[in-house]
Amino acid sequence: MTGLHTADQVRAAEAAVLARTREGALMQRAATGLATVCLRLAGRGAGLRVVLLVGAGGNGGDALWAGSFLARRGAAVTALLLDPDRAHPAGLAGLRRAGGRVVRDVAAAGLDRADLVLDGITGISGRGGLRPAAADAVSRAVAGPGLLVAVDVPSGVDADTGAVAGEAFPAQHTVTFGAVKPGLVVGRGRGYAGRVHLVDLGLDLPAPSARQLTDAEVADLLPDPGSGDDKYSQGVVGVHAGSATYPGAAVLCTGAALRTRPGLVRYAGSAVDGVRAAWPEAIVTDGRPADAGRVQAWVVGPGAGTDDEAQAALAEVLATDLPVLVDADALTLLARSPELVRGRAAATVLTPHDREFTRFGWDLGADRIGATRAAAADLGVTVLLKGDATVVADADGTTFVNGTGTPWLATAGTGDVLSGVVGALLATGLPAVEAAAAGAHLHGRAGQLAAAAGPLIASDVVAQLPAAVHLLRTGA
Ligand SMILES: NC(=O)C1=CN([C@@H]2O[C@H](COP(=O)(O)OP(=O)(O)OC[C@H]3O[C@@H](n4cnc5c(N)ncnc54)[C@H](O)[C@@H]3O)[C@@H](O)[C@H]2O)[C@@H](O)CC1
Ligand SMILES: [K+]
Repeated sequence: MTGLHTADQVRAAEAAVLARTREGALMQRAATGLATVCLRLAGRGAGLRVVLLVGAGGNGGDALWAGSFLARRGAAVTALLLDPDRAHPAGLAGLRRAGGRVVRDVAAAGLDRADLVLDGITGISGRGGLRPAAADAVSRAVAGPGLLVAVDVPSGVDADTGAVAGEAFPAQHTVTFGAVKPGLVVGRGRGYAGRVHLVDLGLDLPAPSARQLTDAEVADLLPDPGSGDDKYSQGVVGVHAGSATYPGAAVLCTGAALRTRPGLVRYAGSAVDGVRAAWPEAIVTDGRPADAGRVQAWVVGPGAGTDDEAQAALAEVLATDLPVLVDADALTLLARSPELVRGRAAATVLTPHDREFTRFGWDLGADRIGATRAAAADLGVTVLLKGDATVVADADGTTFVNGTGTPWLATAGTGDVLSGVVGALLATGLPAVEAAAAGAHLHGRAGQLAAAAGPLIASDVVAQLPAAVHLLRTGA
């Protein structure tokens, strides 16, 4: 598990270490880790042309100390001071002692011929977008040939939310200290962080504010059937989706549930012919959900329409004591009558995209974790907010940020697949927040496998689910 810790959590944990270590020791530990990653990425120190973008705070201090370390390994290091009067004094003196050059004029920094650019403009205390001088230096760094490495957090990115208010440093790598911050993996910040490298500072951290699952953890949530299992004991999922005219959503959702947990899937709805033709393994009825037979969880909504019959089917499954996943058209219906889920004893999982989310009247600003948590608490449900980095939050605040996936998943029908995957996991009896987070992780891995073969369509993601489960188990 990767724990995601907020700036305040990291600051508090650092304060405890600062109080018991000699001055500067913690920063030097961070900077040594940073320089070590830089040497590994660059493949050499000798002759390496390094430019440091140095802001007014501790983040600039890290960059300056890392610069000294690289200079002692033979690199030609130039520090561009963006706020010369407030540059970290000890870091600056250290760089000068190591033979580094210090400039104030961006034109003299050599960004047009740098091998490596370290962004030490702002770290966890940065607020808002980059100021004009910093933005100018960053655009020259981007135009130049150097590898772009952010120190702790890409400057201009909010460490807690991933919000990007203006210009920001588009890093290829981010070397972060003590803990991974949420803003590196969620929202727009994820796109600015590049590959994230964690330098352990030995901090005594509190429980993380949010978490990212690993392949192995998701594999543990998907146990193989045992010799005592039969088709009913692995979790039977019910699907109410699609229509006679539009069977696609029903076919994708049912197929995804079968490919995730091939015990038994029961389909109830008007797309019976399409489902039967695509998945002879499913047990189908063209009646109401109550006619489907016993299930352990329901998926309701994809392609199911918003007419009176769809409304009645939604009310029917929500009146059961079973876990229910509400998606797509059923979200549109639920947004009009949210009282249907308030106070449900069994788990309810909502899987909105941004537009469906705002239909409930919930604000969706740049803080996607905060918005998802607030929504979950409002209705007492589990909310999975789809996106580049899908966020899953429970009513009690437990939060996961998904780390898998590919932009190729932004194509028609992949949401129907996700519903089927999560529904299948709900039917196995997993707690809703884990089923949703694990389902998003597995769906993302299947998408990555499908994308490896070229542009993907949703059916390819269904087809790759067994291989994705295998990959989670074996790492291969
Ligand atoms: N205190 C320590 O011993 C340690 C500090 N560390 C580093 O220190 C960083 C935190 O340092 P600080 O709290 O001093 O603050 P930062 O270095 O994050 O930056 C805040 C400074 O930048 C300015 N600033 C804020 N927003 C700006 C913007 N949009 N454009 C331009 N300038 C802006 C502010 O005036 C403030 O002085 C961490 O991210 C980490 O890199 C690490 O070395 C770990 C140890
Ligand atoms: K930075």
